[in-house]
Amino acid sequence: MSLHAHDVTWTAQGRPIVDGVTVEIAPGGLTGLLGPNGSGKSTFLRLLAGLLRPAGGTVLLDGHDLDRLPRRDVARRLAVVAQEVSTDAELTVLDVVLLGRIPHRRRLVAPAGEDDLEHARRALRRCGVGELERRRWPTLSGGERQRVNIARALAQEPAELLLDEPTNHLDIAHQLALLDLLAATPVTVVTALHDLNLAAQYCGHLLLLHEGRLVAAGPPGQVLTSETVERVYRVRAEITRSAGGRPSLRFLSRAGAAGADRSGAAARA
Ligand SMILES: Nc1ncnc2c1ncn2[C@@H]1O[C@H](COP(=O)(O)OP(=O)(O)OP(=O)(O)O)[C@@H](O)[C@H]1O
Repeated sequence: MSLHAHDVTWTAQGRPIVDGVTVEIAPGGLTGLLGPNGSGKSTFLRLLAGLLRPAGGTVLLDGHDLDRLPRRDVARRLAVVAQEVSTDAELTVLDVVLLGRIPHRRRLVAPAGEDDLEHARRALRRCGVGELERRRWPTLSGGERQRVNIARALAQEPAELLLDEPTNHLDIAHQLALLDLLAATPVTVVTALHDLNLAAQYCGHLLLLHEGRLVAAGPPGQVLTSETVERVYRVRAEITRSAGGRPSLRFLSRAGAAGADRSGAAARA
């Protein structure tokens, strides 16, 4: 059953930021969370993670109200990779990844055991940053930090993994490596993504948010139509399909932009 949001709403200063969203997340699958800037993706992920309390509706984890589950139980189950993470500057990379092991320790202050170290090192290797374990966090590049953060979440051994634009800062080879890893893991993954082509290529299921509302949900071919893309992103796109039926988008112009017709015609010629 995994995660289920039922009619979830969250407001800020009286404005609905997430507005009556109902979704059931496919267990073991890779679900892409799409939507323009400010459409509510991060807020919805935080609601799914139990980091924000819904103003209305409920988030269920295996049928239990997330709000009522002890935080430690949730932390053993569910890992989050936020967009920007501030971490103590003095920590080494290995220390950062070991933070992911805390929910599994018998006592919060217990030192890391052999088992924790093994999990942490395996997670670093899976993210292709095994050689960085002794480096201090502030010396890492943006892409290295991102991969170490993902290793921290994997070391947590979650059943559900929620990621907010994890491909930020990554070059194309590392973006593909990360999405290969996420697609191959048996963990239930929900990830916010901006790249519609990568989402179409890798995700089994897509959720499309617009102004806080869920406007489409389903397999990529169903969600990413030229009509939906134009309505939600105000961008014209030509969509072709691969042999497997996955959509591939070529962006023609911003809808209504000056010169839009001309560039659209040029692109079609
Ligand atoms: N605490 C808050 N107080 C006021 N407004 C907020 C708050 N949190 C989020 N918002 C607003 O809610 C909207 C949705 O924000 P959110 O970060 O969820 O969007 P997003 O889809 O993740 O955007 P992006 O793609 O730019 O990361 C934005 O307009 C944002 O400014």
